[in-house]
Amino acid sequence: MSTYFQYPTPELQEELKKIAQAIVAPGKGILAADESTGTMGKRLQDIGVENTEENRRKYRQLLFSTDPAISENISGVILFHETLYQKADDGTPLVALLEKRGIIPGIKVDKGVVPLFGSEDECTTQGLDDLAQRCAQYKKDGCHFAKWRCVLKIGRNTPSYQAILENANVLARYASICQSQRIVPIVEPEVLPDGEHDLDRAQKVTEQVLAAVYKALSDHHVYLEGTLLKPNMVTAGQSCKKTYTPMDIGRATVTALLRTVPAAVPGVTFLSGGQSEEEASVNLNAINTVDLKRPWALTFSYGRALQASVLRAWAGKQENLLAGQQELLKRAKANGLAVRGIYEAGSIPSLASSKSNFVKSHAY
Ligand SMILES: O=P(O)(O)OC[C@H]1O[C@](O)(COP(=O)(O)O)[C@@H](O)[C@@H]1O
Repeated sequence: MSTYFQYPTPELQEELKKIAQAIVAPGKGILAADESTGTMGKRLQDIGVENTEENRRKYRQLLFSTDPAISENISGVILFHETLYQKADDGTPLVALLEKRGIIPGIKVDKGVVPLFGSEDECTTQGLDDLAQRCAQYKKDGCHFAKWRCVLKIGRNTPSYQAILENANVLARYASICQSQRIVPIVEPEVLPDGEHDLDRAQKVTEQVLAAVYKALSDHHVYLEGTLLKPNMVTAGQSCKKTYTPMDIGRATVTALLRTVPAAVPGVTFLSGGQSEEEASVNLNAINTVDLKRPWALTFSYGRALQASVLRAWAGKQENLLAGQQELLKRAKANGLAVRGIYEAGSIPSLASSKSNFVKSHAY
């Protein structure tokens, strides 16, 4: 096996490292507002709002025009392609609203999940063709990090070796292409929560998936200090009969990471994966208080767990704009405290804080 390769230039290393570190600065995390058009449709349908480009623009405008205090807890926002080129009512590009608040814009660059032929309903994620050109353009247009989501499923025979290897490799190719274009890749191998499996099984599968991902990143010469990981927390399957405490989840999650994620990685930004807003905050707090080593920042990159209350409060009505923004501020604050390990369960109630956000087979 050849070990000949070149590290990125010192300038590129410095640039990537700085971006990654700024995203995981103490008490801060990411708002994942990169729902693709179909996913956004499901969110809007829940509140009786039609899935039009104008309604998606209005909603993202609400999010990004929240009081600048939001930047105390939100360091970055992941955008969907369409949003990057939309403007606020007064003509300001939506991305400029983020920049004005000192929030780093990021972009979803995968083109969605597709089936793996011959597998037991497993999948991979596509979008590598033209990725370098798209990244170059996104960098010019103000994005400094990217996200690519792969999905793995726990079943009797899954995840298969085929799915683990394929998804690890495509994430590594994506990551190396991003870095070549001065963009920090967020590597997202999501093990879905669907199933009856217990916490131990979820932990072992997460460990195997992450081990494969970091082997592939190494094989592709990805500069780890200029990357972030966006994994699932280790939780038992959605239909598991046993119950576990947040501390059980915290311990299983940090143990899985300790066994697989190099300390060179600056931060881990968890996805919320269908947990309620409150569960996502309480579990993140447990992750940051459990008596284990934590060589990386452990923070959030939540979609549903930051937006469920916002959507409900807004309900598509202009007069509810402020109410929606207040909900976002509350959840951002709660998660900011959880990152520091000082969130008290139930101390920041929000409109939909206990509502489950689980969506069956969230592969889309
Ligand atoms: O299927 P899509 O449209 O790519 O959306 C997947 C969503 O999953 C995420 O990766 C994680 O979101 P959750 O926190 O809601 O699990 C988001 O960034 C993204 O919006």
